[in-house]
Amino acid sequence: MSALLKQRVRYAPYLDKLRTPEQCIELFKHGQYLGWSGFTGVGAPKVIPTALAQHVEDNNLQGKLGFNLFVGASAGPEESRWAENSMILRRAPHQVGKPIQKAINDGRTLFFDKHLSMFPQDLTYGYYTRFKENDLLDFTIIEATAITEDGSIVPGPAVGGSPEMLSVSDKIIIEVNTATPSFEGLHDIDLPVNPPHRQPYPYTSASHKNGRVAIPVDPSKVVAVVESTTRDKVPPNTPSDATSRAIAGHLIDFLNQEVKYGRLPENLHPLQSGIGNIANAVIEGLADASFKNLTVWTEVLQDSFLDFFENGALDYATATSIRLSEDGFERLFANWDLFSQKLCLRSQVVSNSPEIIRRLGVIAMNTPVEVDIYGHANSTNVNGSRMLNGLGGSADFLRNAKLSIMHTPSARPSKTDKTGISCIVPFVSHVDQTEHDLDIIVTDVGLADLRGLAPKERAVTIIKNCAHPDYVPQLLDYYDRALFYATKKKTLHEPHILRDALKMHLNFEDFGTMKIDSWDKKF
Ligand SMILES: CC(=O)SCCNC(=O)CCNC(=O)[C@H](O)C(C)(C)COP(=O)(O)OP(=O)(O)OC[C@H]1O[C@@H](n2cnc3c(N)ncnc32)[C@H](O)[C@@H]1OP(=O)(O)O
Repeated sequence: MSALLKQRVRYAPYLDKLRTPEQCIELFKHGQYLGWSGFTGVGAPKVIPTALAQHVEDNNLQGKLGFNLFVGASAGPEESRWAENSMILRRAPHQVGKPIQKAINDGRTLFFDKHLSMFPQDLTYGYYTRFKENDLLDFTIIEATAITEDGSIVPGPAVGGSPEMLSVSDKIIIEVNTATPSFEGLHDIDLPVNPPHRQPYPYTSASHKNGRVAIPVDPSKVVAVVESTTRDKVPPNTPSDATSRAIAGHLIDFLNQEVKYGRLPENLHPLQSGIGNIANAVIEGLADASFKNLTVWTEVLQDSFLDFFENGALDYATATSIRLSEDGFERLFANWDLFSQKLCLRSQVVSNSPEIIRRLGVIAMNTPVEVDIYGHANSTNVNGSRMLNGLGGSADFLRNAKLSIMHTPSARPSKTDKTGISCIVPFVSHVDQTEHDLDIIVTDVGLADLRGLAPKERAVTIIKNCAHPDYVPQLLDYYDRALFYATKKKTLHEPHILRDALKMHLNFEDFGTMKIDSWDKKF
């Protein structure tokens, strides 16, 4: 036992339960239901998943030792190794990484995505374990950075769904990570209480806290404690480019306009920002803008938020995870005194709570796969079918925010055409956010303000302000034809020609570009 471990585990009875990761392997059986701590690639268990993957590889157990795996959102590289070894039978509610996406899309893993605010509570309702004899998770494996005197768990850089998972677990295994500094003091944790006894979450600002710094557990459920010396590994973000900077520029002009017209105060409202390179670049752009005393109420903080803190524009940020690159973590630890005063990590049912998002008037910004001319968005499935990461918390925020913004490049490259994919289409091939949720669409071309517009007004605004110039004539042509058709049919509310509505997608599947020769083309 390392001296550091002894120092971090302040509840002595746990030290009697010390095991190596390899000694835990015997506990795991095919088909079990597992919860892991973690959210967006940080704070997940590492050494036990690695030992299990090694066991499967050494003994050719691919497909024979698999699990129903639940994590607050995505886990780290260990999840990818499990996916490569066909160790994930079922997965929810969000994932990131080529191997897990491959396993889902080639049918080895059953995946369902669910709003991140709802996933942990539905787990406590027994919805996801209803196929079992008892409705408990067999194990939750949770990463801790410290254990308090009463055996409560101090998480690391993510709280996620851990409080709920621990509350519905038959047995618990704790990985105490001694390679990372203790995050004690950075969390503010709410415990699950199910209806009809649930009380309102009291938070009226990003910095409002209830004071619970660790997750209590029933020590009798803890069957093993393992030391981990593996740090989180998040790849560096792609630097911003002309497209993402143009998007950020349009957005900043818009926010300035909202301040000017008195619809937002000068320090805006709490910001939410999604994952991905566009989101990161938008935050970089905001950090360079003239806004001051900003606050953030979001689910995940990326590296760009550190600039925001350091230049003094950001007063306070709260999330459920702080997903930093290795350099980002170094910066966080080096400036711990500054950051820990301005930062708080909560459980995901709170960070993504629709009630609080609406109460605080959050400004929500997320990236879709595609948006249609009437304002529906697809966040998840390419061509209606190939799963990317899952819905995540995008709809928690976009349905409830004061300003619901989706930012996307106007076009993306395909294998054969550098603008082969239009992110503005006649009809999205899968719907995650509806026309009733979104206020603003912004691309590198410009910004469409949809507030108060009827569908026909939205179509023209989105095409003219947001579509890539290569696609404007084609989309206007679709819309004009749809208007003509709907006039005859007296269906002019949201004009569509269903036989043509997905032709851009069909053309992309067959010819690698959404640029079509003729709407009369047969597929
Ligand atoms: C944890 C959280 O929930 S944070 C809160 C917000 N969460 C969300 O919004 C979840 C849903 N959103 C997402 O997952 C992401 O924002 C995405 C994937 C939609 C976009 O993120 P980006 O960083 O812009 O994605 P990226 O450029 O890496 O594209 C991902 C893949 O989708 C493909 N893709 C994206 N848009 C399209 C499109 N319109 N048509 C075809 N393919 C597309 C890309 O080509 C790429 O494919 P590849 O993996 O084969 O190379």
